[in-house]
Amino acid sequence: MAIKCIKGLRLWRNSSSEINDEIFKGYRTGNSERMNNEIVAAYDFLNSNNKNFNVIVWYKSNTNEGNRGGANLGNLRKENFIMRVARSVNLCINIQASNAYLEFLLGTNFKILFEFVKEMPKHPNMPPVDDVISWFSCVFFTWIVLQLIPVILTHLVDEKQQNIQIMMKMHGLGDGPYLMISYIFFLVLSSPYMLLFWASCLCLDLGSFRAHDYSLQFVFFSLYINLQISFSFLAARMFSKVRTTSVVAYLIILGTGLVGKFYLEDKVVDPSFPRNLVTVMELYPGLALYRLFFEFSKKAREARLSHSSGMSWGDLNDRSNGMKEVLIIMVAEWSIFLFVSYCLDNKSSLSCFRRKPKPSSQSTSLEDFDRLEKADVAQERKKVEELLVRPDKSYSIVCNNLRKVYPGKDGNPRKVAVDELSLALARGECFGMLGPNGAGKSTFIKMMIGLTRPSAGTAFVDGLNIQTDMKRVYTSMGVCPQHDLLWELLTAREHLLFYGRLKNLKGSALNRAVEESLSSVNLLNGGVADKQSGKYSGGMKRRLSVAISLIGDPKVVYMDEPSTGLDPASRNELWKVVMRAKKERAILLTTHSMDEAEHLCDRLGIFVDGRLQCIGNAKQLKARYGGFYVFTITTSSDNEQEIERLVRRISPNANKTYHLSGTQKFELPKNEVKIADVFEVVEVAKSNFIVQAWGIADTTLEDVFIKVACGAEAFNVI
Ligand SMILES: Nc1ncnc2c1ncn2[C@@H]1O[C@H](COP(=O)(O)OP(=O)(O)OP(=O)(O)O)[C@@H](O)[C@H]1O
Repeated sequence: MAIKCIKGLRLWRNSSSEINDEIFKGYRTGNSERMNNEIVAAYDFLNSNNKNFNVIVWYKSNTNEGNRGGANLGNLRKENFIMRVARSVNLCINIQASNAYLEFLLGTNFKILFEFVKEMPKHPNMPPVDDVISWFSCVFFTWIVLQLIPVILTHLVDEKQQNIQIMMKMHGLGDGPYLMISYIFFLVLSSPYMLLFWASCLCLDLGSFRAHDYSLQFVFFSLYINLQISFSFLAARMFSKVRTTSVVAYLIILGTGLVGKFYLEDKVVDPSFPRNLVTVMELYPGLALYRLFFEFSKKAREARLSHSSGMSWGDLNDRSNGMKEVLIIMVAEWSIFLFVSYCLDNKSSLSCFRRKPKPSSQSTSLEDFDRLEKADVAQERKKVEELLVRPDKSYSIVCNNLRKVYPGKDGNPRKVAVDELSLALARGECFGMLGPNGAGKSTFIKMMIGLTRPSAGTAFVDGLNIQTDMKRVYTSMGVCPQHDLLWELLTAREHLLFYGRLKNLKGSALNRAVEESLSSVNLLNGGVADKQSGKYSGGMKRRLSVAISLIGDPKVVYMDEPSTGLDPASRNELWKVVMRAKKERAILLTTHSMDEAEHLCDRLGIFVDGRLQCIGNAKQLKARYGGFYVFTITTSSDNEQEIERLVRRISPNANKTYHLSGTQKFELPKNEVKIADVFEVVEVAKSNFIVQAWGIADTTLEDVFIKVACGAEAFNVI
C-alpha cells in the first residue's frame, strides 16, 4: 500500500481508510511543522527498510473513548480504527499513549517502532472537554497559591486604614522591625498553607508534583511564598481601602490564571515568540508561578511517556524549560521588593517630617496677634517665642505657630483646621483643650503624633523637632487616640506586653508594669485582661487605650477624649490614673466634659475655628469670662416685667439671657452686685406676688465655654 508524505499540513495519505489529510486540519503551523518534520524523518527511515506499510499516527490513547485522536479522526469509529490498526499497522507513532494500553489494544506482537513523545499541538478552538481538569490544572494550581495575596494585602491595608501601623510607630516601633515582624507573621501564615497544598497534590498522586525532585520543588515553592509576601508589601502601598483591595486582588488572581493559560502558555511553546518577552511577562510573580506549574506539568507528562524521571536540578541548565530564569527572577525580585518597601516606608515617615514647612501666606506678625488676640493667648505666644530663643528643659511641649490647612475636596473650599497655634506645656502639667465639634482639636493632636503633617510651623517635644526628629519623639510619647486602635484578637495583657516591649521594658519590669497598668484601669478583675479585646465593651476598650498610652513611662502623653463612652465609676477610676500619671509628664488632652477638664487639667485652652481663644486655669477663666452670677427666678408671666425692674434696680448692667413662661435668667456682673442684694430683691418680690422658685449660682466652666465659643463664632461670622 503506497503512502505519500506531503509536506506542510498534509502528512500522509492512506487511500484505503478514512484517515485523510483532514487529520491535522486546524492545527497551528508552527507545531505541526515541527511534528511533520519528525514524522517525515520516521517515514524516510521506514521507507528505506520496508516498502510496504501503513503509518498510523495515534495519539492520546490512554483514555479509551472520545479522546482527541478519536475526535479528529473524523467519522472513523473506534472499533474500526482499532481493527484497522491491528490488521495492517506496521508503525505506530505513539503520542501520549502508554505502552500498556497499546498492548491491550494491539496485542503483545505489536511493536512500537517509533515513539513520538512530543506533545500534540493543540487545537485553538476546541479544548478536550473530557480532560478539562488536567488541561486546566496549571490555572487551578496558580489560583490556589495566589489566594494568599488578598489575605496579606487586606491585612496590610487594614493596618494602614485603621492607623494601627502608625500607632505602633508612635509607640516606638521602627520601620525595620515593623517590616520584619509583619514578614515573619505572613511567612508563618503562608508556609503551612503552601505545605498543605503541596502535600495534598502529592497525596492525590498528581504527576505534576510526584515526578520531580522534591528538593527542587521545595526550593521553588519556598522562594515563591517569600516573593509573594514581599510583592504584597509593595502592592499594599497602592491601596488605602480594604474593600477595594480585596476586590482588585481577586480580579488580579482570576486574570493571572487566565492570562497564563491563554497567553503565556502559547507564547512559551511558540518558538517564534521572543524569549525575552516571555521573561518580561514572568517579572510579574503570578506569571512566574504559572510558568513554574506549566513546566512541572509538561515535564511530568514527558517523563510519564518516556518512562524517565521528572524535573531535577540538572534540568535547570536546559534553556528550553525556562526554569533557570524563573529561579533568578524569584530570588532577585524577592530581595528588591523587600528593599524598596523598606526604603519607601522609611522615606514616607521621614519625608513627612523632613519637608520644610511652607511659610504661611496668611502668617500674621507678632504685633498683629497682639492686637487681634486676647491678652492671655498673646502672652502664651510670647512665652513660646522666648522658649525658642532660650530653651527651657522643664517644658516638654513647645508649639510654634502650628498650622494645618486641608485642601478643598469635592467642591468644598479648603479648611484651615489649626491656625498659627502657639503653646508651651511644662512637665507635670495637664493641659485641657476644649472646643466645639470641628474646632481642630483632633487635627492638632494628629500633627503632634505624626498622623498628619503640619502645613506650616513646628513643635518641639522634649527639645526634639517634630519636623525632623519624629522617630525619636515616638520613643518618649504615649497616645490614646480618639478611636481605639486595637487588635481584635489580642487580649489586653497581650496589647500591654507588646507596647511595653516597644518601650524597652523587659522581664519582671515589663510584667510588673503590665499588672499595674491593668489594675489601674480596672481590667484585671474577672479575667478580662485575658479576653480578646474584640469582645470588650466600648468603655473597656477606652480604658485599655488609656493604659497603652501610659505604659513605659512616656514623657509626653496625648489623650483625645479619653473618657468618651465611660460610665461614671470607670470615668472616676480613669481620672485617678491620669492624676497619678501627670506628676512626671506633660499630658495634653481634649475633652467635651467640663467636669473632666476642671478635675484633671491645670490649664485649659478654648479652641474655636482652629484658633486658641483663651488660655488659663479654670478659676482664671471663670473670673475673666464669667464675672457674673446667674440669677434664675420663676413667677407667673404677668410679673415678668416687675421682676426685671427689681433686678435692674440692683444691677443696671444685668443681662437677661433667657425667659419663658415666667421663668427668667439674668447674668449679674459681680462688680455691681452683692449676693445680699439678690436676697433682698427676692424678698420684695415675694411680698408682692407669688415666687414659685428662684436660685443664684456662680459661673460654671460651661458658661465660660459657651460664652467664649459663641462669641468667637459670632466674631468669625462677622
Ligand atoms: N482629612 C480632612 N480633610 C478635610 N477636612 C478635614 C479633615 N479632617 C478634619 N477636617 C476638618 O477640619 C476641621 C477640624 O476637624 P477636627 O477633627 O480636628 O475637629 P475636632 O475639634 O477634633 O472635632 P471633634 O470634637 O468633633 O472631634 C473640621 O471642620 C473638619 O471637618
